[in-house]
Amino acid sequence: MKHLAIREISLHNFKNYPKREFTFDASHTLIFGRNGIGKTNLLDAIYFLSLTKSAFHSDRQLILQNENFCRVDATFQENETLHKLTAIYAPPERKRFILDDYAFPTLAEYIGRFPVIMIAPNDTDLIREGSEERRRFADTILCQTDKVYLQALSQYNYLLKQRNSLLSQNPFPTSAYKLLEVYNYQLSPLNQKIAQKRQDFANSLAPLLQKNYAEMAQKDANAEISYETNCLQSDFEEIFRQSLEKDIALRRTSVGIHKDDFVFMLNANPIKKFGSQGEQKTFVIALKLAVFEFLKENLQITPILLLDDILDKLDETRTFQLLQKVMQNPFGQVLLTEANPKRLEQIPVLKNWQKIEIFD
Ligand SMILES: Nc1ncnc2c1ncn2[C@@H]1O[C@H](COP(=O)(O)OP(=O)(O)OP(=O)(O)O)[C@@H](O)[C@H]1O
Repeated sequence: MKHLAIREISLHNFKNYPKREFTFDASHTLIFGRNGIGKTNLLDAIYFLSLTKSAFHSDRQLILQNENFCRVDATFQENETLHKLTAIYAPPERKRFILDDYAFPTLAEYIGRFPVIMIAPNDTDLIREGSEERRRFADTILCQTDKVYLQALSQYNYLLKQRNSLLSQNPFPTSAYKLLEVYNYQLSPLNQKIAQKRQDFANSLAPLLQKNYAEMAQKDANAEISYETNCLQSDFEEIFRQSLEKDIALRRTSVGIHKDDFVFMLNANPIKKFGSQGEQKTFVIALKLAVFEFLKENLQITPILLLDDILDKLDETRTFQLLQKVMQNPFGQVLLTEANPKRLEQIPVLKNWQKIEIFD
C-alpha cells in the first residue's frame, strides 16, 4: 500500500492565481480566507493534477482570464519517495502530464496515478440531476481503477457516435441496414462488459456506503446504491433488433449503457424524491467516503481527501463525526477549506491541524 501526500504546489495562471506557491507540511491542513479568495481553486488545482480536469468548470476556465496557458507543478510524497508532477494546459495543444521527467503519451495512461477524492457542496447534484451525472461519476472512478473498462468505454462511445450518425440520415437508406447490423454486433459485447463492471462497482460500494452513512448519521439507516440496466441480457443483439424501428424514427440509439442509471435509496425510498437536504448531503458524503475506500483498495494507494467548504453544510454532530473519522485509518492526507475562522474555534479536533491563510 502506498501513502500519498502533496507537499508543495506551485500555480501559474491557474484560475485566479497568476503565480502562487503553497507548502503542506502536515497530514491535515485547514485552508482559510475570505469568500472568493481562491480556496476552492487551490483544491481544484490538486483535483486537476489527479483527473486532468476541473471538478467544477470547463477546461478553458482552468486558465486565468486573458492568459493563454496554465501550469501546475507539485511535489508529492509516496511513502518515503518524493516525486515531481507537472501539468500544462496551453490550448489548442492537448494537456500534458509529466511525472519525474516522464511525459505521459495519453491522459488515459496517466489517470489513476495520483488519486484524490473531492467532497464539495455541489455534490448533491449527483442525486438531484439526471442519470448522465451519475454515469459520469461511476465512469470517472472506474476509468482510474480499470484500464479494460476505460478502453471498452471509449470504444463504445466511438461506435455509438458512428451508429447515431448513420441513424441521423433522413430518410434512412435501405442500404444502411447492413452497416447498422455491424455496429449492433460490435456494440453488444461492449454493452454487456461495461454494464457488468458497473454493476460490480455498485455492489462493491453498497456495504461501504451503508457503513459510512450509519456512522455519519449516528443511527441505523439503510443507504443503498444499485445499478439499473437492461444490458445484462445474454442476447443484446435481440434488444437492438426490437428497438430498430424506434431508433430509426428517433434517429439515435435508444438502448444501451448510455441510458443506464444508478439508483440511490434511503430506507427503501428514492433519496432524490424523499430525502431531506441534510440526508442528501450526508448520503453523498457517505458515498464519496465509500469511493475513497474503493479507490484505495483497487489502486493500493491512499488517495488525498479534499473537503471543500463542508462544515457549513452539516449539523454539529455530523461535522464532528466526519472530522473525527478522517483523522483515523483508512484516511491519509486531508485538506479542508473554510471561509469563517470563527466557526473553527468551536471544533477542538482541528486544533492540531496545519493552518494556511490565503491573502490577496
Ligand atoms: N479562470 C479564472 N480566471 C480568473 N479568475 C477566476 C477564474 N476562475 C475562477 N476565478 C475566480 O476565482 C474566485 C473564486 O475562487 P474560489 O471559488 O476558489 O473562492 P473560495 O475562496 O473558495 O470562496 P468561497 O469561500 O466563497 O467558497 C472567483 O472570484 C472567480 O471569479
